[in-house]
Amino acid sequence: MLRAHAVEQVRAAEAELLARLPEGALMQRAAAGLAYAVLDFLGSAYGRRVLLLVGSGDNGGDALYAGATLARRGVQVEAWLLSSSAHEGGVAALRGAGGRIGRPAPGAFDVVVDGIVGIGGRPGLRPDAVAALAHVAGTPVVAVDTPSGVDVDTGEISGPHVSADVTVTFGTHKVCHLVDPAAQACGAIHLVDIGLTLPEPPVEALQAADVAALLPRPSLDAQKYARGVVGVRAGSATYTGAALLSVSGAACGLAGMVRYDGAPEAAAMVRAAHPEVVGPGRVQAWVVGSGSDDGAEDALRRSVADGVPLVVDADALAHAGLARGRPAVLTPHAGELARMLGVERADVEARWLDHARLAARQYDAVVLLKGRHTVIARPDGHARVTTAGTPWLATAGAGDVLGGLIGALLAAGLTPYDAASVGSWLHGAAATLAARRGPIVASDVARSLPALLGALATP
Ligand SMILES: NC(=O)C1=CN([C@@H]2O[C@H](COP(=O)(O)OP(=O)(O)OC[C@H]3O[C@@H](n4cnc5c(N)ncnc54)[C@H](O)[C@@H]3O)[C@@H](O)[C@H]2O)[C@@H](O)CC1
Ligand SMILES: [K+]
Repeated sequence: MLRAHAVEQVRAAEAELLARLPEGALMQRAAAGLAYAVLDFLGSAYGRRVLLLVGSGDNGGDALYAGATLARRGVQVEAWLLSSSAHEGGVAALRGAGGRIGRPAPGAFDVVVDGIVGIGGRPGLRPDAVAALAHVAGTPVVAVDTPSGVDVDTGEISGPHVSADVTVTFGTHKVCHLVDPAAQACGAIHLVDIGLTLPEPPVEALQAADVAALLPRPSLDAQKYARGVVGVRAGSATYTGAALLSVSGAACGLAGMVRYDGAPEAAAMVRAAHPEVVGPGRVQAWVVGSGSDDGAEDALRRSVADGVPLVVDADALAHAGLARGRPAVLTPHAGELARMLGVERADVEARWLDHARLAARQYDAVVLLKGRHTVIARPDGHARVTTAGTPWLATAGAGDVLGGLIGALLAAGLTPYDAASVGSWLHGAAATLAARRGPIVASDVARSLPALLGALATP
């Protein structure tokens, strides 16, 4: 599990460790990891040129000590101090190793190291930092701990900020490394262990091993009903494709049976494409809403009345209040969530985590907010972020497949939170696998699931 902690938690863990270590030891660990990550990025040391952008705090200190290590390896290191004060030990170390301090000499740099601010920074950048970044625009950036300017605990971006190619972070991930839009400004993330002992994190991201551990597998004496029956109430006479795509996600093999309950036109197409799918009856989970059109409210009412866990998607989200307090996963994209909360879409896209949490609390259900880094929030505020995926997944009908897949996981007995986060991970990973062959459409994602599941879990 990849864990992302809040600044306050990191500070407490650092204080506990600092009290047990010789002075400066923690910063040396951080700086050593940073230096080697920069060397790795550069590929070689001699003759390379690195510019450190240094703020007033320990983030700048990390950059300066790493710069000293790089200078000893033959890198030409220059430090541009952006504040009237800078970490004194770091400045002395860089000078001692032959680094240069001052405004950069003319000529191109191979890498800029962003040591402007880290977890102690307020969001946004001061004009001198903005000017310094403009001066080196186009040069690859390695950010120290966090890209300066982003909101570390929320992932929000409200002003100028650094956009990094690599972010080297210490001890644990921070929320901004996972949650967009800040996560997009991080580039690749490199975690350096500095020995912190940390409590439960507020945000986490499932990894392949976590997904494999949570996947439902048939027992040796399995029978189809015991494995779970998932029902799909999606599609309509007008939107038959939504029925097919939702069913294709549900029919991933993770539940023992799939039922379809919908318009005769759609049902005929579902039967033709998926002969194993049967008609309405008892289920352990319902998937409701995609392409349901004006039948969405009735479909959701009937599903709620069955008392089983629900996936509430697309057209049914306008009636999501009916599922309040039920075991349910609501699966809006940003526009749908904005309508559910009565806010602007831009607000949701600026603060993904806050809005997913707010909706989860308001609807007393798990909310899966679809995006580049999908956020899954529980009513108690705990959240997971899906980092598996590919931009090719931005394609019509992909959400229908996701809804069906989460329904199958619910029917197989996963909690709504696990079903949503495992389903979202599988969806992203299946799309990534399918996209190896080229651009994809939604049905390619469903078709890729068996190969992915086979690699993750052999029954
Ligand atoms: N505390 C520790 O034990 C460790 C800290 N480490 C490093 O220390 C960093 C945290 O250091 P600090 O607590 O000194 O804080 P930072 O260095 O992140 O920034 C705080 C300083 O920046 C100024 N500042 C705040 N917002 C600003 C803005 N928007 N623009 C310009 N200046 C701004 C503040 O006045 C303050 O002086 C971490 O991110 C990490 O890089 C690592 O060395 C590991 C160990
Ligand atoms: K930084």
